[in-house]
Amino acid sequence: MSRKFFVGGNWKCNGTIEEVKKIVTTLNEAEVPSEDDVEVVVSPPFVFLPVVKTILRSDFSVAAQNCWARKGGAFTGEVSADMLINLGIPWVILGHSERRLLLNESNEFVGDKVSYALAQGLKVIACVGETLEQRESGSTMAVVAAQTKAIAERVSNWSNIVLAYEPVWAIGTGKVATPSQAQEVHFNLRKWLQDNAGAEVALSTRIIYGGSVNGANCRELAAQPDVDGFLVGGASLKPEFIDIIKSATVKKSA
Ligand SMILES: O=C(CO)COP(=O)(O)O
Repeated sequence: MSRKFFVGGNWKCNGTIEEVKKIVTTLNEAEVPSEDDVEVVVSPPFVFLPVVKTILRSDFSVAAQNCWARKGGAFTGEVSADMLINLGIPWVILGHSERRLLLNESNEFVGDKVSYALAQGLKVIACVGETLEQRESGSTMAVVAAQTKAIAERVSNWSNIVLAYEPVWAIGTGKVATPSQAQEVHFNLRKWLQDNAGAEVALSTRIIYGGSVNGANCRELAAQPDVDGFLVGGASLKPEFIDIIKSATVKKSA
């Protein structure tokens, strides 16, 4: 199987320059599986991207946490995909639930961002996920399918997309999805890709899980056949992020 395990660290809106340098030092000193077996990407806030890119070990890479949906211009406060490319930033996280919910980013707007970012040459971690209310009303799959559809309608090549399933009720709550809950949605998302984007896309696209992943629960989640890695929030700011990276070995021995 060609899906390399992927571990992203979403630092969200956290950190001082001193703290950021300390996290990078910890990562740089860590012994982790080789880059043949795991792809590691950390995502600091925009202002820290250049310094993190400069001091981070060369087998890890960096992602922005957002970018504007089109070319730059008179869009105060925004950062364009073109600027990220200009700085040599390879990845961007788009459609995170915190932006969908707090900043009212619609499925279509997220789809436009993904399409524009890919066209500029960025690789995209595209996030989908349902709220607790949506899960309890039985609409989980309809919600994540609609979010994925808005991307699929605007994108023809999936090779630079990692799909992150992040149930909103599991983010920052300590209430992680059970391995079978995660597997069920990942399996259905892969099936959705198969039906709507083709068998090759379904087979090769990495679907990663995010929501209260930590050093203690990552191995059991990683063992699920359709879980191809993680997008980690809180624990990515701590040394246990290294244990999460090491959970790639679960796949290797599988
Ligand atoms: O939102 C997340 C990653 O993008 C997950 O956050 P937590 O790991 O803090 O739950």
